Amino acid sequence: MIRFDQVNKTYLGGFLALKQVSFQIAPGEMAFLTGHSGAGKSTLLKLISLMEKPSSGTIHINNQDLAQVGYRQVPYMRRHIGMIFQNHNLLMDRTVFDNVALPLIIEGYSQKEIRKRVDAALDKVHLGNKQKSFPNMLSGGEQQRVGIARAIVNKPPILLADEPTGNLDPKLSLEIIKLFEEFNSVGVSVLIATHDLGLIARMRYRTLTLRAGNMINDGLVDGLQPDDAMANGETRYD
Ligand SMILES: Nc1ncnc2c1ncn2[C@@H]1O[C@H](COP(=O)(O)OP(=O)(O)OP(=O)(O)O)[C@@H](O)[C@H]1O
Repeated sequence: MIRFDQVNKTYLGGFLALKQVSFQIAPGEMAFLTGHSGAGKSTLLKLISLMEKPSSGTIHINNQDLAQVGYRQVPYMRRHIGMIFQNHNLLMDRTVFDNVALPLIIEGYSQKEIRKRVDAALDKVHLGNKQKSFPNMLSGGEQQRVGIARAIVNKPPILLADEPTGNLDPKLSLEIIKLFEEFNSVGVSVLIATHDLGLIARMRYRTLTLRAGNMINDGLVDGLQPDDAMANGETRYD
């Protein structure tokens, strides 16, 4: 469960990136987060993953008030959250297997357990046959799937994705979203930040829309008009 109550985020220098943002994502829910560039999407994801702190308001993750989480508990809290990035942040000089194993090595799992879990994670993203490849031997969509395997390898109950389909064509984008749907169908909460209004319109999930730090819309996007951007004929927020 993710819950924001009246959250403000002001960055150093005084820029107000989120304004009185309140919403809740239930366990096992899947939703999109959209809005123009600079609207505050990444800031919102960073607050959930404890990479930034709110300036005021409260955030609860799985009933835990993040304001009460001490600095030593942060790694423990982060284990509950899988993060996926647009540029997938893979280590290019390590194999696919090693990239996916990384979170488990950091947590001190045994070699046997690491092998078992990495095999399972790579199977889920249909890359079981690429374990020994290096990332630059893979297509963009495959690299993104390695990033997804790494995010889910320790089975977090929450998955956050920041523009996971940004560099992919519509067919590959849909494949990535279908993977998220598979995780969601086994109870994982999924929040996907994207500019891609066409994708949102096709998928018909609850969509949170930010504009200049304000949450201006929260609900199912009906038809092709998430808000005025679509009405103007735009297919992406830029
Ligand atoms: N560390 C920071 N310090 C100061 N300002 C920041 C910082 N990070 C983000 N901002 C500002 O906060 C606003 C929101 O940024 P954020 O990255 O959350 O937007 P976004 O909706 O994710 O944009 P994009 O779609 O381009 O990634 C922007 O105006 C940005 O310049």
